[in-house]
Formats: sequence, structure tokens, C-alpha cells
Amino acid sequence: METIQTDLCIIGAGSGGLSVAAGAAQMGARTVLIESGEMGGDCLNSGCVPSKALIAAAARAHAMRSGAAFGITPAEPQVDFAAVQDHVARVIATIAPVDSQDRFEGLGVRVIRDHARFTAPDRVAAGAFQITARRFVIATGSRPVIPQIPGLADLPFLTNETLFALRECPSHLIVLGGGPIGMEMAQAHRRLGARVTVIEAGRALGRDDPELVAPLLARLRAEGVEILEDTPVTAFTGKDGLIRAVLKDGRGIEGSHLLVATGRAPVLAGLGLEAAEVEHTARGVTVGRNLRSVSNRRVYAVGDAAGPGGGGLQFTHVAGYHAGLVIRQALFGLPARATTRHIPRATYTDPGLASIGPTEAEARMIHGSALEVLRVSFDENDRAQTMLATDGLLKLLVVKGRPVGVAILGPQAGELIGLWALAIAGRMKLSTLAGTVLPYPTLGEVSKRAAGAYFSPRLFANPWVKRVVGLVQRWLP
Ligand SMILES: Cc1cc2nc3c(=O)[nH]c(=O)nc-3n(C[C@H](O)[C@H](O)[C@H](O)COP(=O)(O)OP(=O)(O)OC[C@H]3O[C@@H](n4cnc5c(N)ncnc54)[C@H](O)[C@@H]3O)c2cc1C
Ligand SMILES: NC(=O)c1ccc[n+]([C@@H]2O[C@H](COP(=O)([O-])OP(=O)(O)OC[C@H]3O[C@@H](n4cnc5c(N)ncnc54)[C@H](O)[C@@H]3O)[C@@H](O)[C@H]2O)c1
Repeated sequence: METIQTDLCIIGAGSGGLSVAAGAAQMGARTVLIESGEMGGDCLNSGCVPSKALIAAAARAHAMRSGAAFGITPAEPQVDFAAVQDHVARVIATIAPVDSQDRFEGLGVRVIRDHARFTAPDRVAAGAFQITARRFVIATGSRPVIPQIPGLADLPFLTNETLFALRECPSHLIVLGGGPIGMEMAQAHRRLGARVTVIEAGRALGRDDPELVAPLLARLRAEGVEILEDTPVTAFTGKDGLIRAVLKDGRGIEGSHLLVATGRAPVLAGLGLEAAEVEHTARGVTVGRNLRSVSNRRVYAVGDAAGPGGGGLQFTHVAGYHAGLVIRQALFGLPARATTRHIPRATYTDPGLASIGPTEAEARMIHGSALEVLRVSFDENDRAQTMLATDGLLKLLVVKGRPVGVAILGPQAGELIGLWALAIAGRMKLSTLAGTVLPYPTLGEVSKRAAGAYFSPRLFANPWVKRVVGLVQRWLP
């Protein structure tokens, strides 16, 4: 067994691990990166990239059906589902070199393709190697949680790990779980020709603002996605191609395929965390806000594997953000703390749903009467009018002239939230946004309008302003 001594040993080459490795190696740290599966992890191979490629194909199909209002004769698209999946695979293959072993070795990273396991608090074994390191980073990501429902384990169900390998469009896809994965994939498959039924035990998209979720669900239903909320499944029966979900009220839903999208749990099994003396729970490695294990100071955790101390959000951009915080500490010995106030969240349905900061209900608890809520509808936006995409709302939460939270339902919501991520991260005043000149006509003007809406009553309904203007007008030559 070869022994390697290094500065940094990273377990997992997904969004988090790759970001730590790239930064560390390029800044001169001796870096070992261990990956047991595909380079690129979930996001590239079975998460963000394939799901967004499928959504893009589905949007093309939808556009063909929905041109009537523009004067374009609708046409039923001929969806070649296998070719759609080929498109998905090509997108993955195109991006893959950026995350590849070759690229990382080129950056000076020692890449080991094997399963990693701690054998001591300062030692990891991977295949024929033993690695001792000054610091370790656990970046092992998450896997789908499979609920304990009688009969489910005996069925050939799909998860995000197998969904993109389908070569034929499901005739009736049952989606268990109405979170971001469930709703994005429900709409995409509906648009590609499947009948789709979402069965959600609680509220669909329950972490988002109900005021924005309600019109989104109405749009999805109008497209033909059946959504059952507050509907626990008591049992599954059936076989390949014929799956039956038995609901609490005794009703049965029959479908050809079942996608389980009921949440994700950190991958920590088989990692030897006991030998490493690293405390953990079902929610991840127990870390402080500095992402450092509370029980082993050599060890950090990033991304989906980090416990609630890291903020509890499972996104690629969060894994990247964590990576920066670890590099700051492990390479430069500088302090760093994870916060969530400036982290955007986006669900890529159509219309999209994106937010940053607390929801209105959470903000009321935090800020009480200091909170002001402003709403701008997309039908006030000229670009949205040209696109006939006026179903949407931007909701702005303001405290003392600064934005603390924003939620957007509308076209390109994931793009629009970027401006607010900048504003909130930079603790900008709303006056800066209201004074920003944006090109006309753009969807982005909806954000400027919201900022302007904060000042309008202060300016236009203020008797003092009117009095000052009257006086100045009397004296101006
Ligand atoms: C369907 C779907 C869609 C998504 N869409 C989005 C989106 O649009 N935007 C967004 O921001 N996020 C999205 N996400 C979430 C995003 O994919 C994750 O938050 C992100 O991949 C987490 O990165 P990570 O580095 O923590 O883990 P991962 O990317 O999962 O990487 C972990 C890696 O560690 C490896 N590993 C695990 N254990 C070991 C071991 N013992 N030894 C060696 N290697 C090991 C794994 O093989 C894996 O490659 C989506 C997720 C899914 C499932
Ligand atoms: N656009 C994006 O950025 C994006 C897209 C997809 C996923 N993700 C990330 O991946 C994470 C996981 O996504 P997810 O949608 O799997 O999880 P989730 O936890 O967000 O949603 C799971 C849903 O399943 C429901 N559920 C749980 N058990 C159930 C049961 N037995 N029967 C019916 N419903 C049940 C829950 O009530 C919840 O609404 C997300 O939190 C998100 O961070 C991000």
C-alpha cells in the first residue's frame, strides 16, 4: 500500500469537492481528490445538468403547442424520446471535460478513483493508497431518500439516478414527492408527452411562499399535470410497467412508471466516520458555521454532506460557496462563517420560482412591524407583455430601505434573482437599485419597478414634497 502525505485530502469529486480541489491546487496546496463514481458528481451526471437539458427540450415541445395566441398555428410535436435523452447525454458529455480527471491532474491535483474510508482521525484509505493529510474535506454529496412505504421496495421505481437513462417516454409517470425535483420533472415529462400525476404527502413546493406557489400549481395543472397534495400513499403494488399507488382514502392511481423524489440524505455510510471521530447525524456531518467538524478539527464538510451548521441548503452554488469558505480557512488560516441570507434558490419550472432570504411569514417573525412588503405583477412589465408571459409576481421584503428577501414567480425567475443576490450580498440600499438604469424592454425592469414602488408613496403621496416643489417652482426663473 502506497502512503501519500498531503496538505488537503478531499473525498468526493462533485460540485463541492471539485471546487475545493481546483482552488487549493492552483493556490499551491498539495491536494489529493478521491472519487468512487463519476467525476462531476450528482450535478453533472444525474442532477442539475441532465434535468435542465430535459427541461430545455420540453420547452421546445411546449412552444410548438402554444403558439396560437401569437398567430402561429399550433403543431403537435413529434417527440423522439430517445433522441431527447441523447441530447441530455450530449450536454453532459460536453460539460464533462471541465470536471474530468485529466483537467484536475493538469491543475496539479492527485486524483484517486476509488472508494475512500477513514481509518483514523488523520488517515484515509482508498484502494491501494493510504493518505495522511493536514486537512480533510468530506464532499460526498447526497442520495435519494426512499420512504418506507409497503410494496415500494419490490417495485422497479426510478430516481434521478436512473431517470435520464429511459429511452421511451413513460405513458403515465407517477411522481412521488412535490419538491423541486418532482415538480421540474413532472412538467418536463408532461410537455414531452407523458401523462403525469404528482402525489405529495404535504404541500407541493412547501418551502416556498404559498402566494407564489398557488399560481404556479394552477399553471402546471392547466398544462395537464395532476397534482395531489396532502395525499399520503399507504402502499404500492404492481410490477414493471404497471404500478399502483394506494392512497389513504383507498383510491388507487395506476401508472406505467414511478419516480421517487421525496428528498435527499447525505452519503456518509461506509466512510469510516467512527474511526475518524467525526460526529454526524442523518442530516450530515455535524459542523459549525465554519463547516468544520465539531469533533475532529482536521475535517471539514461541504455541500450536501454538510449538516445544518452549513445552512442546510442542497444546491450546487451552495457547495461552491462552501468550498470558498473552506479554502479561506484551510489554506490561509483565516476565519470564515457560512450564512444563508444571501443564497438564492431557484426551481426551473415554467414559470420559474426563485427566492432569496426569508419568506414573508419568516420575515414577519424576524422583523415584525419594521417589515414592508411590495408586490409587482409581471403584467406591469412590457417585455412580459410582448411574450404573453404575464403570469408572475415579484414580492420584495424591505427593512429600513434595504432588501432582506425577494421571491419571484415568472419567466426566467432564476436569472432575475441574480440582481437581488448581488443587492442582498452587498447590503445595497433600495435607492441604488431604483436609480439603476436598465435596458428597456427587459424582464429585469420588474426588479427596478419593485425598488421604485418603495419610493413612490414616499415621493408622490407626500405633502411636503408637493410643498417644496411648489416653492421651488415659484422662485425658479
Ligand atoms: C435531479 C436534481 C436536480 C438538481 N438541480 C439543481 C439545480 O438546478 N441547481 C442546483 O443548484 N442544484 C441542483 N441540484 C442539487 C445539486 O446537484 C447538489 O446540491 C450538488 O450536486 C451537491 O454537490 P456535492 O459536491 O455536495 O455532492 P455531489 O455532486 O453529489 O458529489 C459527491 C461525490 O462524492 C462521491 N463519493 C461519495 N462517497 C464517496 C466515497 N466514500 N469515496 C469517494 N467518493 C465518494 C460521489 O460519487 C459523488 O461523485 C439537483 C439535484 C438533483 C438530484
Ligand atoms: N432547481 C434546483 O436548484 C433544484 C432542483 C432539484 C433539486 N434541487 C435540490 O435537491 C434537493 C432535493 O430535492 P427533492 O425535490 O427530492 O426534495 P425536497 O425535500 O425538496 O422535496 C421532497 C418532497 O417530497 C415530499 N415527500 C416526502 N416523503 C413523501 C412521501 N412518502 N410521499 C409523498 N411525498 C413525500 C415532501 O413533503 C417534499 O415536498 C432540494 O432540496 C434542492 O435543494 C434543486
